[in-house]
Amino acid sequence: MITTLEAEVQLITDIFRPPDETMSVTIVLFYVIITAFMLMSYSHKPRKILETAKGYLLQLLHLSNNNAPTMIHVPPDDAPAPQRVNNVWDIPGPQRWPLVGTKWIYITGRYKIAKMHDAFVDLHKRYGNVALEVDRVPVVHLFDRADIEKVLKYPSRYPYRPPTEIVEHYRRSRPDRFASTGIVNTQGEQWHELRVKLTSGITSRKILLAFIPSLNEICDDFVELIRRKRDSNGCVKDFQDLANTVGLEIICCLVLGRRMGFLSGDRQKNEKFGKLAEAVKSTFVYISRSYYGFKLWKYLPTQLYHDYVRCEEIIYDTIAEIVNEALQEEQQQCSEDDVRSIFLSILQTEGLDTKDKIAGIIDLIHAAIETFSNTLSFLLHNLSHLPEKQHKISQEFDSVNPVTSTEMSNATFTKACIKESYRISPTTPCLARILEEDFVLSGYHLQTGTVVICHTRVACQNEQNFRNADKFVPERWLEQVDENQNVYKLDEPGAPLVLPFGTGRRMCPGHRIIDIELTLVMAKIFQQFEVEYHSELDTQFQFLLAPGIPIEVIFRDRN
Ligand code: HEM
Repeated sequence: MITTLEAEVQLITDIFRPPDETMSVTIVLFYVIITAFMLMSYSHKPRKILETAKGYLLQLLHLSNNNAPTMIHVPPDDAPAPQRVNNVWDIPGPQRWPLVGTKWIYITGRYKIAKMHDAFVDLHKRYGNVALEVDRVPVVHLFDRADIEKVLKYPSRYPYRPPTEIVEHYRRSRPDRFASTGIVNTQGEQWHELRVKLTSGITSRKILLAFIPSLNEICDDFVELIRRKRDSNGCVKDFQDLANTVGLEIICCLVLGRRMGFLSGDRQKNEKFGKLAEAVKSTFVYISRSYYGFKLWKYLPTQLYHDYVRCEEIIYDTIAEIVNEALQEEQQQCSEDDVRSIFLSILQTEGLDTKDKIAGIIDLIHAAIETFSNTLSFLLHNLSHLPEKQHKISQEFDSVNPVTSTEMSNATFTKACIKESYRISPTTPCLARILEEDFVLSGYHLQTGTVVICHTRVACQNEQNFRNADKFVPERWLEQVDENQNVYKLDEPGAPLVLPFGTGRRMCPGHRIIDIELTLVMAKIFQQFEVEYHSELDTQFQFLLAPGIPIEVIFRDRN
């Protein structure tokens, strides 16, 4: 396990490791002076200057070293001569340019940020199973099943995921609101403490089972809302808004223990909610721009940073208001109901800063909205034009109301559809990690501290991992029967790569509620309707994969 300090030391050691080829001192000095000049004019904070200079130097020192294998020392007993091992800088990838590394691929328009998912596919095609991008540090893209599994199965106590820099930057600038950078961005023991104290409620089976009756009511209201929003052709315009609304109503009801009324059509509530949903969506867009752009926002109050902060503040203020209302009501009526207790138990947790508790509740609600609505929109799109599959789902629930946990666990075909949709169109296309020890991946020796991106989406669409990988085939997840009536399961080598919620200790704490939520929403929709996408689905990269809006979906009454 590495600490942040060790990672820093590692990075600095890398920077000052002499390059294999002699580099002109004049050129280095020239770049150092220019870089120092630029940095001084951006910021006076020495730590940031040092960090950025470190990144630039790192690139400079490795620019001329594109294909030279590293010599690593092997003890004399093991082998008589030193072995040649490929290191991170030998990994193929776009040409590295001074100062910008490989970022020119976005600046020159080779790839569009809104189509990063296509860029990942292209990187795989051009460079193979492993590709190198250079930002301030090397970022290694992994596409190979074995490599991905090796990284993600590493038995880590505190898995390290690279933080979202703009979120960290913002939260550090608001010590009045945030005591830490939050569960998504902290690392090590600090992360572990937040994880344990903030998520035990939403992952508790007992609480989730007790939540099913309320969830039935919310889903019934959702179906009613769909009916109200249909035009004369049965078409719901902006389905994404409805999906966001139900996602927020569900997570608020689970965490805060009360119905918020977002599905009721109350105009004031709808306006407030509309602003919140828009802000959540926009933060993801700004986060991806902040990541792939020049990162000037670190030094100057750029428009991007300004817009991002505006959205963060709308989210904080709106959710804090909802939480406060809930708290005031709660104080008036002492409830013993388990479901009511999640946010109260977070607020009553000992040993956690109050700011962390509030920010933690906000983070849980924030994380639940866009992810759910994207997933639902992709799932309905995959089932559109497949009336027989929709019929099969409806049969699994017949006209049962309320739907209980028994029907849900027996709904194997519905679950197979959900899993197949995660495989073919996940909202999270990749998982990022910082290596906690040295790894050899696809023949390259990667040092502790290297940032790797595991491209589960690309790997799940590879024919070597799944038969008919580009087809939506839920049946692949079901038991098969051969001509002798023997029951067997298809052997899909890529099955362990379907990880919509990540894996290990950093896995999404919302996965259980989403499993229940999606199954129930599917049950209620297909009990009532046949569904058909009216608009084309344009997938956009907004850090998450999201449908381009507006989405128009036709809901025809099922006979
Ligand atoms: C379809 C819906 C969702 C998807 C696809 C999704 C996906 C993910 C993924 C892939 C991760 C990263 C896991 C990793 O690095 O191994 C994650 C983290 C996280 N998710 Fe979700 N999520 C969803 C819904 C939710 C919900 C409903 C909540 C809250 C109740 C939530 C809260 C979080 C939090 C707090 C983290 C950070 C966990 C940590 O770092 O310890 N997510 N999610």
